[in-house]
Amino acid sequence: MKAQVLPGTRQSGSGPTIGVLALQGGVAEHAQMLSDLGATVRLVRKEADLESHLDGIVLPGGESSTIDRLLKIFNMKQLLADLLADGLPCLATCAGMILVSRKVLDAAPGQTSLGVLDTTVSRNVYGSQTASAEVTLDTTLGPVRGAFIRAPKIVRVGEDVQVLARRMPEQGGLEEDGDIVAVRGNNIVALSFHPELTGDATFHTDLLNRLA
Ligand SMILES: NC(=O)CC[C@H](N)C(=O)O
Repeated sequence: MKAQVLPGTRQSGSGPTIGVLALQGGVAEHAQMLSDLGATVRLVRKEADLESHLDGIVLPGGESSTIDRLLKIFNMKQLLADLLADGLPCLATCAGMILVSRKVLDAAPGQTSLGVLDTTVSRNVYGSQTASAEVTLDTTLGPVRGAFIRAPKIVRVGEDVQVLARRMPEQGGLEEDGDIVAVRGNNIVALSFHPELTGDATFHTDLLNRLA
């Protein structure tokens, strides 16, 4: 694994400030990738980290029910939902995608989502950790290599949500015409998979290109 990016190692003011929600999950790889692309990375661990200006935010993978619980414990959930509803550019991967979705079919007891993206997701549809797979997907941004790890699938998209990629049956997809695994609704791009674990910077570059 690459060296973890720590606050002191970043050149502040050198690029847009991108938050990476850092309560649980795969934070370091996103932070490294954004930093390599010239962004100033802020690890978001408390409400104050959301209160000062961010140009964009990454919601990483991990365990969505745990991240949800920590957002509630640290009193960050409403502010994060408001920022996203107000248009903060966002890249959400895996558990992050579950977090932004309007509806989670198989939520853990007490688990709620931010409900800011008009999608319905189903968790863990591809099996356990041992069923993890790396796949090169044909996306609207070109080929993207992603890792599926206890990944969710999008089972419904709203009218204003654009499909960016499908996982086809020969890639481990479950539906005949492919499973929806990448979407965009306004300011939010959500992926079922992890591009940061394969070193594919396509969607991180896209995030930086989407900043106001
Ligand atoms: N790699 C991941 O982020 C897995 C997500 C996990 N299955 C969840 O429900 O949160």
